[in-house]
Amino acid sequence: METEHNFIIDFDSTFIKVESLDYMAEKAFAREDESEAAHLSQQFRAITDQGMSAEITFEESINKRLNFLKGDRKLVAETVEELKGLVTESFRANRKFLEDHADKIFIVSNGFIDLIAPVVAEYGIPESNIYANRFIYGPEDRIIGMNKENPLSKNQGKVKVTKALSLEGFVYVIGDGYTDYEIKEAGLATKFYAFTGNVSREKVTAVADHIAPSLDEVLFDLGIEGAVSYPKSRIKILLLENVHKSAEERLRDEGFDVETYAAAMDEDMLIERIKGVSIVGLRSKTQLTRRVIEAADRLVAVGAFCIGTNQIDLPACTEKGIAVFNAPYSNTRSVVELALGQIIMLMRNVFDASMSMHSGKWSKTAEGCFEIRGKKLGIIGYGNIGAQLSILAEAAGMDVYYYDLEEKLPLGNVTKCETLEELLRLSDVVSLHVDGRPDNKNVFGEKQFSIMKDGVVFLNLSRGHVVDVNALKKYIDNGKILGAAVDVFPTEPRSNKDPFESILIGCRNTILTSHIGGSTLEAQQNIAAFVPSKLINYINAGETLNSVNFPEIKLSKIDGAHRLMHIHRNVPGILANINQVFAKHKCNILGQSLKTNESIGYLITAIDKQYDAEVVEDLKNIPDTISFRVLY
Ligand SMILES: NC(=O)c1ccc[n+]([C@@H]2O[C@H](COP(=O)([O-])OP(=O)(O)OC[C@H]3O[C@@H](n4cnc5c(N)ncnc54)[C@H](O)[C@@H]3O)[C@@H](O)[C@H]2O)c1
Ligand SMILES: O=C(O)[C@H](O)COP(=O)(O)O
Repeated sequence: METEHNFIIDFDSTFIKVESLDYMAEKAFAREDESEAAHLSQQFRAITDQGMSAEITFEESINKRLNFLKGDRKLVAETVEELKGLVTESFRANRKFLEDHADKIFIVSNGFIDLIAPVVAEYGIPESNIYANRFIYGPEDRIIGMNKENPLSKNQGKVKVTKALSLEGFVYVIGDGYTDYEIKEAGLATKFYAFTGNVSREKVTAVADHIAPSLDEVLFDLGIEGAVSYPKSRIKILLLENVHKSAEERLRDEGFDVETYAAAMDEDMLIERIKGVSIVGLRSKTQLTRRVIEAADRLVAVGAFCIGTNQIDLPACTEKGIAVFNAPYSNTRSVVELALGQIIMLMRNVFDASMSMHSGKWSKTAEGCFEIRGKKLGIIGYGNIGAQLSILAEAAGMDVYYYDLEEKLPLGNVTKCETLEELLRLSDVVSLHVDGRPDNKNVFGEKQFSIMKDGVVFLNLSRGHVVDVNALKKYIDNGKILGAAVDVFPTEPRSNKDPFESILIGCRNTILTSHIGGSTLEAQQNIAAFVPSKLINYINAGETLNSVNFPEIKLSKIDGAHRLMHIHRNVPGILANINQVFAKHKCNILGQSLKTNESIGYLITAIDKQYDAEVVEDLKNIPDTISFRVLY
């Protein structure tokens, strides 16, 4: 960095996450009784806000607040210790930048040096570079006021202090308040960065030269190497289909720019909205087609906030170097519980009995009603859901059989069937838990229903296109099927506002549910924790554990290294070409991991931080490279 870069940085809600005086006041008020404390805190905060958004003058705001404050030296010391833990994440991460340039960093604050100095000292910033107010202490070390002659206790104080500094070269101001902007307004700064990482004020962002949600963004904008290669605030995430709120919060906390949309989008809308998006989050309704993927200009990862990934064109993603993650186990239990409950309801004809009660008709009968104990349950697709259903059904006394395309470990006392036909011929209850791969379209139709026992109970909680619903209706109507539960449909509405249409509407003893197998709060919370963690690990470290379409890599963290992630078509000789580039530029390789699948290879190389910038260009230009990324 050239020597003439000077940084004027605000402290409250910029260097640290909170307003230090408010924070200290709350600690002081907490010594009062509860209702009084809440009241005082509220008034105190309101005055701070009025000052920050220039509704009242700064001088007025600080004088008013000091009148409220009942503090002493002990409180100041305790507050400082807590503030040290409240340094804004991107400042904490860029400690090296702060330490290396401490002589050119000036903390100019309307706050109090008593609270600021010990916090910023941990980042190498000397007290001589801090311009702020000071408390005046009275008897028993009580705060009785502030030094009123300090320009920072008055309006335009930051302007006066900056002028007096007579800085040479470029001056960059970073802050969240209008008083920070005033420095630029007075012609004393090259650029004003409105810092929005902790709080965003419209009046301030409206006048900013640049909005910076993090210090990374400032450094990136200035072309200065910081803690990250690319600021997360520039990484756009689009979350569709009402993904649980906690996923959005988790991703926002990580610094990403997150946009949400409550329903699924149709192809054309998605093609439009996916532009500029780096990560898309979706559930079962959004069709991520090849057309959409081709239109996506920045997409690097997809988060399926569900189990099934048949709605995503996985080969198209892989070809473009887009990693896809899902939540393979987070809603398994929810589906299983619903299926088991439905089996019992259907065997007892509860659904129709309840409907007739709702129409005022009492219908007490044992006709067509059975216990599930000792009945044969046939599970088609003995994966995570099928296997867990087998355990619970067996515990409830059922005799369980399964059929799967793959060899599976039979749990408990289940019996494997060699053919689907064998399973269909013996089962009293048939439950479908296959995945939604294209080959499974209408895998269940006329032939399969005709083979089943008379009086069978049938469930589909897998995917709608797996079952020919015309055939299903025929066998419900002709009485061969005693009862059915259908949770998934060949076409489903994109949102709760769209109408539901199906030929199954009105069928006898048929429970229709709106694809809610995985819709429990527990499952959605689990998914909202699991999928973001995978996406974050991919963005932060290049890790692909549990990816649906990428070779899985986890490379241990190596201090003092940069990670270079190279995604390429799986062709012979490419690793040699990559390593030739490293050799040519005399890169010191500290760690390397390559995994391939049938179509791509994924290589992470950790190299010494000192390397020639041409390495990056040469790696990008290797034939058959799909994408390339550097991580600091
Ligand atoms: N209704 C819901 O809300 C809901 C919730 C979660 C999952 N699902 C659906 O359930 C499916 C299964 O979930 P899972 O976690 O058990 O998946 P899984 O991948 O663990 O299991 C699927 C099993 O089906 C087998 N299979 C595939 N096609 C088959 C066929 N034609 N015949 C026999 N076996 C076949 C596979 O070999 C695999 O063992 C998901 O793919 C998803 O589509 C629905
Ligand atoms: O694949 C799944 O997990 C289920 O089909 C649930 O999908 P949903 O998240 O759209 O409810």
